[in-house]
Amino acid sequence: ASAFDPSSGGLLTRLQTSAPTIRTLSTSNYHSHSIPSSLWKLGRLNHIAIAVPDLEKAQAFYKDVLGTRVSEAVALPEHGVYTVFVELGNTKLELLHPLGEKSPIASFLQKNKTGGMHHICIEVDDIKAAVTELKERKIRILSEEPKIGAHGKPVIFLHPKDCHGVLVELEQA
Ligand SMILES: C[C@@H](C(=O)O)C(=O)SCCNC(=O)CCNC(=O)[C@H](O)C(C)(C)COP(=O)(O)OP(=O)(O)OC[C@H]1O[C@@H](n2cnc3c(N)ncnc32)[C@H](O)[C@@H]1OP(=O)(O)O
Repeated sequence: ASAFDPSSGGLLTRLQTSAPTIRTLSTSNYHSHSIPSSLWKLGRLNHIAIAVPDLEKAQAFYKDVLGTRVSEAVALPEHGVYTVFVELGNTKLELLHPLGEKSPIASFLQKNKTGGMHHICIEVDDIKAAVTELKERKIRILSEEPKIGAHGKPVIFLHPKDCHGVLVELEQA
């Protein structure tokens, strides 16, 4: 019997009958006791962005092969990208393609010729407070001021070298 089969008396049954243990475990797993109190906090995962060399082929892949809902391409000249959003229910994918000579994703696509995961975007409840605290903590913010992002809300990007190798976008919820 599988460990996930309740009739087997396996893992699921044990989890269901031992809630106090779960709470203890999850507290220690997520180090919630050590999160400092802050004036701002993270919210939902808004999207995961994927840089692609061929936007139409990528759109067709998500729409026709994986069967998801895919938006039209939108040009965002102030960000140097075209974007397409793929609806997933609990979050979105953002397909990115370079726009203009100085696109910030051009060198990424040169290094990753078939495309690749470019950034994650997490919502925050107070982007100004986030900027202030992250600057104090010496996390590099990649613009002087928040810019208006793909959803018409202020966004900032944090340097991937200060975020364990991942480019992180924060969006005002
Ligand atoms: C519409 C909006 C929205 O969603 O609301 C958007 O998506 S706009 C999406 C596009 N906009 C942005 O990405 C804005 C923020 N991005 C930037 O400012 C830039 O792309 C940087 C992240 C600073 C990278 O700049 P650039 O490509 O000129 O530098 P570079 O190629 O020399 O890279 C410096 C180092 O960072 C690494 N690196 C570069 N891009 C990376 C990425 N996306 N994820 C993880 N690491 C990355 C490189 O491999 C390199 O490491 P090594 O030295 O070890 O080789």
